[in-house]
Amino acid sequence: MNSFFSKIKKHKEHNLPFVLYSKPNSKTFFGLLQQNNMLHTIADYKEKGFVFASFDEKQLILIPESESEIITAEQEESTFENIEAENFSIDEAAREHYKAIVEKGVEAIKNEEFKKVVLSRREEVQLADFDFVHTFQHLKQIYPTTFVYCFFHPQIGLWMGATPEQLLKANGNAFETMALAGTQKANLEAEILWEQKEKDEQQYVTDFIVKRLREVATSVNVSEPYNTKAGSIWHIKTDISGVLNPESTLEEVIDTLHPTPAVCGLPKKKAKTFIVENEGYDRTFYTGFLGELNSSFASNAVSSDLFVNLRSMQIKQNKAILYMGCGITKESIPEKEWEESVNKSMTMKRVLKRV
Ligand SMILES: C=C(O[C@H]1C=CC=C(C(=O)O)[C@@H]1O)C(=O)O
Repeated sequence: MNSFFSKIKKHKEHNLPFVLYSKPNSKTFFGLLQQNNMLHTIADYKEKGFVFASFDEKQLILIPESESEIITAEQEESTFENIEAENFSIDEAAREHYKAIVEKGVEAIKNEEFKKVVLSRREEVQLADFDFVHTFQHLKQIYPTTFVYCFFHPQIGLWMGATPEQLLKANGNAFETMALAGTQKANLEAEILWEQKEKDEQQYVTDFIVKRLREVATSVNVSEPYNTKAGSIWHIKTDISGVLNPESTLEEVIDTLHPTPAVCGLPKKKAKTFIVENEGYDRTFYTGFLGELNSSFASNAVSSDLFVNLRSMQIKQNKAILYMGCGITKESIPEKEWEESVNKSMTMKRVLKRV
């Protein structure tokens, strides 16, 4: 285990690309260490390796399997100091700005310009003693049910996250995905009850995914919605699985799903235009997707296991830029959406030592 992490640290010191990750509910860590510093990109999704894609899909970065050393290790028991995340001071200007764009989104929905939009913001945190290996292990320890990763490329930068959302798992013609939306803070005493706003928000995601998948699949199975926990946040989730048409390509299926209404909105194009015109920053890799492409290092099978890049952050020198967004519908209350985004930021703040 120590040699696994020291190898990755050395690789980083040499400024070479790599990805380090662990799948949900698994104790195995994978490292793909690219042996040169080239920037590889995806052309047709037939490539093998680890993909790191931006929200707008303009940057489709690949760590190719054929140019990488692949290393694994098993998670060992370790304890990390609890970081008090709750006592962060609130940036009033950020709060007002976020509430204003949510208000504008609600107005647009009421004017029937679209049905749902996911609006996000970013926040900077000044770091003390940042260590990516330590942060990765800490994320894995407190969010074992998520996909935990650390991606580095000298031309892209360092990204880390613990995402609860699968975009697509495809093995031959069989596929699995999920509709995830609705958020509430975990509360020990309280029973989990959802308001209609959250139920609707999640149902939109399910309906969209199922409708789009039916265009490329011979069968689509849909579970009942159920509650699922990611760290200290509850979501509503529906499992969706089935069989793809023999002629469907991976590229088509990804294009069909990404970006889902869990990160963009409905209808997709109008929501995306609203996001680009109003969020006031470029999401880059936040709400993009990442994961194994035509390679499964766990089983040697040719399969893809892709996740949506949520609960993620970019590390730059001595600061972290955190990203979080909320699904906006006509019932959204700006102050509540702000609070939801603050709760989501805690996912990352819990593993960051601050100055
Ligand atoms: C866009 C994010 O979450 C999505 C996934 C689950 C629940 C969501 C929500 O309740 O709004 C979001 O759609 C994020 O965490 O930045």
